[in-house]
Amino acid sequence: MSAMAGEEMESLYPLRYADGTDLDAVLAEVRQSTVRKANEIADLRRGVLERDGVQLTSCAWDMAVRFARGGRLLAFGNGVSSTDAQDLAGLFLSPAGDARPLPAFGLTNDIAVVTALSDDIGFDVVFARQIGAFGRAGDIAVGLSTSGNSPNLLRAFDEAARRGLLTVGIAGYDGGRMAEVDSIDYLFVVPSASVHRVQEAQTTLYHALWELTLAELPAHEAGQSHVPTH
Ligand SMILES: O=C(CO)[C@@H](O)[C@H](O)[C@H](O)[C@H](O)COP(=O)(O)O
Repeated sequence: MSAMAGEEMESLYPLRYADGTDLDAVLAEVRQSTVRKANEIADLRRGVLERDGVQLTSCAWDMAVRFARGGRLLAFGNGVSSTDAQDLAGLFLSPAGDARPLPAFGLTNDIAVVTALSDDIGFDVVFARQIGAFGRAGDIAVGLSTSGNSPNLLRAFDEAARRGLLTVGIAGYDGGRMAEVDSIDYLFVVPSASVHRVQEAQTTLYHALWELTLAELPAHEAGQSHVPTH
């Protein structure tokens, strides 16, 4: 990830760059910066929903079909996206309230496996190898990335597609390399160059995917599966 320009850093963290002489001005800047960021993320979420709402529903339909037939969800990503992948898996597996649990796990959950694969073979295979071991046709692979360029995600999508898993990508910026490969069945891109906004919108996106999938599931389990007409 490239180093941030001074101006960008200052606008992100105005308190850190304040010289302490004019508290009111600093607080006003903090307020404006917070409002700016809140507006930016609201616009981004709205834009993604308008552009990808239909595709999200189709993806949820496909995921519900897999879960209804005994499929499981494997989620993966690097850095913050690894914690999002774990959060996404946790959302399906142990949701709050009355929502039903579905089989899902994060491929960074087991640090012994992650470090052994990285140490013995290389970081590029850390997800692909696990998909090779766990993934079955009919499972669902969900990879999250901010840049869309992480080699270990691209390898994982290749492996998952080869094994017949449903593949779902969530990326930022312009989708990066993830937008160029044909191993991803559904790709959702949050079109922003701000890492923070991308990650916030991605969280909303996968929560929506979870809700839509749960809503679709009963019809598939009752054998009333229908192709979406939207
Ligand atoms: O974005 C942050 C912090 O907000 C980083 O931790 C970030 O997740 C890491 O640099 C990742 O390695 C970037 O990978 P990716 O999301 O571009 O696939």
